[in-house]
Amino acid sequence: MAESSGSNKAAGRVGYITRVQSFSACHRLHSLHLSDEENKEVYGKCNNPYGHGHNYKVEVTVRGKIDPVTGMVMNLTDLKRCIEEVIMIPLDHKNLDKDVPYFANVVSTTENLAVYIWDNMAKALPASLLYEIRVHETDKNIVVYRGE
Ligand SMILES: Nc1nc2c(c(=O)[nH]1)N=C([C@H](O)[C@H](O)COP(=O)(O)OP(=O)(O)OP(=O)(O)O)CN2
Ligand SMILES: [Zn+2]
Repeated sequence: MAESSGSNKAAGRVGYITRVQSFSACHRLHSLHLSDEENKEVYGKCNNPYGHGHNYKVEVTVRGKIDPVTGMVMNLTDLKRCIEEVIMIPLDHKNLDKDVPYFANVVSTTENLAVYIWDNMAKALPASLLYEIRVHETDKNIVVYRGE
């Protein structure tokens, strides 16, 4: 009896849970739609031909009903597994432009990286759970993408 009244308190409530993951990668900002001169002008030092590196930090947030029985929106252990598949295996210690086929013709800006992570996380997670991808390229540069 005590258990079921405790369960009812969570019924219908919506929660947001976030897991943070860091990874290291290098890249170069260079658009195939711009000339070399234009690339230099637009991207400046980030167009350096030999690239540069970042210690990225990604926050993955899911939103959903708190299951009255488990007390969870989703099991963080499952979220951790999805993050390993979607972020760590393809991106950690990689050259984004050369190792990740998606970025062969998409500029590896943080905006586009957030979209890449969103699209792949959305496929890996149960339907409609993904709420937000927040990518910290540096301590000062942060991009948020919510699938719009
Ligand atoms: N809209 C975007 N602008 C820029 C992006 C981006 O992804 N989206 N990326 C870069 C570069 O990749 C660059 O690495 C940013 O580094 P930097 O300017 O050095 O980073 P900080 O501002 O944090 O460094 P400071 O200490 O302030 O110099 C550029 N633009
Ligand atoms: Zn950069």
